[in-house]
Formats: sequence, C-alpha cells, structure tokens
Amino acid sequence: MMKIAVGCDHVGYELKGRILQHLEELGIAYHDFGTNSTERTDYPIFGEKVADAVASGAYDRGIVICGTGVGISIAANKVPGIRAVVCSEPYSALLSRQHNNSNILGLGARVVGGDLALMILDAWLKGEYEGGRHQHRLDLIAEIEKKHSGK
Ligand SMILES: O=C(CO)[C@H](O)[C@H](O)[C@H](O)COP(=O)(O)O
Repeated sequence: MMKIAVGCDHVGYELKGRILQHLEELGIAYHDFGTNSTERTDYPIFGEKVADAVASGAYDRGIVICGTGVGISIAANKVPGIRAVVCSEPYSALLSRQHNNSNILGLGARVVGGDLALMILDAWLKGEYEGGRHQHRLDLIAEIEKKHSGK
C-alpha cells in the first residue's frame, strides 16, 4: 500500500487541499507535512520535511507544491536519494517515473490549475520505473551525489 508524504508552502496550500482530496478518493494513504494555512512561510522547510520522509523510507513517494514548484523541488533534491521533478503536463510526469524513477512530484500552484494538477498526479502515480538502460544513468546520478556530499 503506497504511502505519500505531502507538503507545500503558503502559495501551494489551496492546491494541496485538492491533491489530498484526490488521494483520499483514490484510497491512497498520505501524511500532510504542512504548511496548513495561506500565511506566508518558506518553501524549503516543507521541501525538506517531505524529502526526509521519503529518503528515510517511511513514505514511498512525495508531493510538494509551491508557486512554481521549482523552489520546493530544489530544496527536496538537496536530500540524498531524492529525485524530485517539477511537472506542468502529464507526459513529463509519466516519463519521470518510467525513466528517472522520480520519487517526489513538484507542482506549481501559480502555474497549473487544479484539474490539470490532478491529471499530472494521475499520470505520475500510474508510472512505473522501467529499470534496464535507465538504471546506469541513475547510478551515475547517485555517484555525483556521493562525490559532492558533505561539501
Ligand atoms: O516559486 C516559488 C519558489 O520557487 C514559489 O512561488 C514560492 O511559493 C514563492 O516564492 C512565494 O512567494 P511570496 O511572494 O513570498 O508569496
């Protein structure tokens, strides 16, 4: 049973509500790591919370939302083992799973509307990592991460 960690900043708060409702309708377990209002806050805080939850193995995947999805995904990607992607259409979301084994989906609440966000999420949830030729590339990424860790 998949478990998803979800987090957002103040700009992503309303879209997070749509996402959580959709996960409930799909019967997918999740934990909301905040923020829990539209009061201005800082996206790195929530990007790291979700990334830590996924990197620890406590959660299978994560969803992070800010205004563009960019900053909160950058923050999440600073946690070793995280492959966070920002997607504004379903095709990249699907391929990010199939080829990149993405484990966190970033969404931009100022970029995509609620219905499109759910289409992107559905494509991402459906996508399964293909392994094969892609694994060598992911191993190279892991080597880069290791080489630069602690800097
Ligand atoms: O894109 C962002 C960071 O990558 C997000 O839009 C943040 O939500 C944004 O920076 C917040 O901006 P605000 O003017 O402080 O609301």
